[in-house]
Amino acid sequence: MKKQELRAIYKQKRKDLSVSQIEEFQDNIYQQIYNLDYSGVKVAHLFLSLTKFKEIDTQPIINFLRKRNIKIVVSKSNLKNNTLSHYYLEEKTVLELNKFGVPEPVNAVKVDEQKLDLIFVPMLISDELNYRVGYGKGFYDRFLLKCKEDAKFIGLNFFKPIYQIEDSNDFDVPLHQVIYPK
Ligand SMILES: Nc1nc2c(c(=O)[nH]1)N(C=O)[C@@H](CNc1ccc(C(=O)N[C@@H](CCC(=O)O)C(=O)O)cc1)CN2
Ligand SMILES: Nc1ncnc2c1ncn2[C@@H]1O[C@H](COP(=O)(O)OP(=O)(O)OP(=O)(O)O)[C@@H](O)[C@H]1O
Repeated sequence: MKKQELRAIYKQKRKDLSVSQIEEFQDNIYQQIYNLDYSGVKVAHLFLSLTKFKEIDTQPIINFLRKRNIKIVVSKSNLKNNTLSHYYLEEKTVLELNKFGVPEPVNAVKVDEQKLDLIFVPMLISDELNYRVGYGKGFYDRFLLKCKEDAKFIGLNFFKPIYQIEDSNDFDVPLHQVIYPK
């Protein structure tokens, strides 16, 4: 199947999840994240959840990483050119919802992509080669390109990867790992 069709299907599949299914899936994903190897990870990038699309709640992950003294970085979207800029998320950082409904930092210290050791990536679905489909604006493809060579990209999803996204292209950056409920 192609990206456009997959986007519609997996958006709907997420909408159809019940609160208790989401809780069960999230707990399973959190356990897998708590068991990852964090040696060498000083700075981790996370997305702040878009609740209208029932994305995984990343707050427990943020709390876990903070306890391990890993710095947290989150992004602001530039809606004119579909790019992201990145900022440290501290306890005191004020957040504001952007036009999409994504929480963004208001007054925070900017961080260069090259500082990021680990990046958790949102998605609608991925395939067995770890290519992903997002909301279709290319924000993450543009972002991941700028990260250092040994940075690790980990996708988070409620759904098991499909066999193949037919129309993956040269802009698509494959992930190193995808975590889904197992
Ligand atoms: N939590 C989170 N933050 C993120 C992303 C994400 O997937 N999740 N993004 C990942 O790249 C970027 C934001 N991308 C987005 C792209 C489209 C829509 C959205 O609401 N689209 C509408 C159509 C709106 C329009 O076309 O103007 C829709 O799909 O109904 C939201 C976020 C950056 N931040
Ligand atoms: N590095 C890039 N430079 C220029 N255009 C790009 C780049 N990466 C992606 N694009 C373009 O952005 C558009 C959206 O890409 P794609 O369909 O892969 O989005 P997506 O990965 O589903 O979305 P997102 O990353 O926002 O979650 C496509 O037209 C693609 O060609």
